[in-house]
Amino acid sequence: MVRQGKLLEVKDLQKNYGKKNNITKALNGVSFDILLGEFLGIMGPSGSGKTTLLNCIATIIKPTSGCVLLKGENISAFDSKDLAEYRGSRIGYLFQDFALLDNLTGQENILLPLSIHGVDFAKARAKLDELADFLEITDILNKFPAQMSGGQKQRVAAARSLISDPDIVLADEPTGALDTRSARNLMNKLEGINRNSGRTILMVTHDPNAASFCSRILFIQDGVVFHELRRKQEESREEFYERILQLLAQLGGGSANVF
Ligand SMILES: Nc1ncnc2c1ncn2[C@@H]1O[C@H](COP(=O)(O)OP(=O)(O)OP(=O)(O)O)[C@@H](O)[C@H]1O
Repeated sequence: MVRQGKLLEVKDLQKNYGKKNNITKALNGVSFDILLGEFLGIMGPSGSGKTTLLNCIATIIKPTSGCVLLKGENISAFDSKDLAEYRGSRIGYLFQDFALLDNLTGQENILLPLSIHGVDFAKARAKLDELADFLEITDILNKFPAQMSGGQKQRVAAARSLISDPDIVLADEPTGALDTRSARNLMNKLEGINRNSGRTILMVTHDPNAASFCSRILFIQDGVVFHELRRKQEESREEFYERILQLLAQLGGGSANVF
């Protein structure tokens, strides 16, 4: 379900790496909006600037120029307190390699962001139980990452990204390290989280299967957005997947099988 209203505005974002004689223009003027409740995908070839874009939005890196607004607020203008709140509770980040701490249990990994921000434990516990139930990780909350499968690790990481009720979840290739079955399971969960609670998700992916769960996909190349696909109201995921494949084939990408 797509609700009205701009949640995130990316305006003419540019990011150069390197110095004078050796500059890489990773982002070359990227502009787009994300509506509240959208599940937006970003696709593009390797080196097209996808992770750079996500990391600028996450304030992991600083853009060379341009800006990102969350609910109308310029995130570059945040003071250190606002920035800590933004990173800690207004965005959730889901990494390709899970980024779980090995010496903490699943539950401790999930609750860590909240304990850093001093959130009430009873409230956190209720939220944890709800997320664990939906993500089917209740039985592994006391296990350490080394005792979990890849799919379980990523669902624990998904719970961590959601525990603070962020305005938006930023996911960078969340299925990249998963087998087909675990990838489909994770995408079903993310789709459910988007549909059931209206959580806005921005996901970077190479994978047309993962992208077919999105409501809209932006394609970037050489640091600019050059195409958009929108899933139609009546369109099945399989049909959307076919359209994504067709577009990738026109652009010179490969083919695959729907999961
Ligand atoms: N820290 C850095 N220093 C210099 N160049 C960088 C740095 N990070 C990324 N780049 C370059 O910026 C460009 C965009 O990189 P980015 O990682 O954003 O692309 P991507 O689309 O996410 O790629 P992939 O799909 O392979 O992960 C690439 O040419 C890359 O080599």
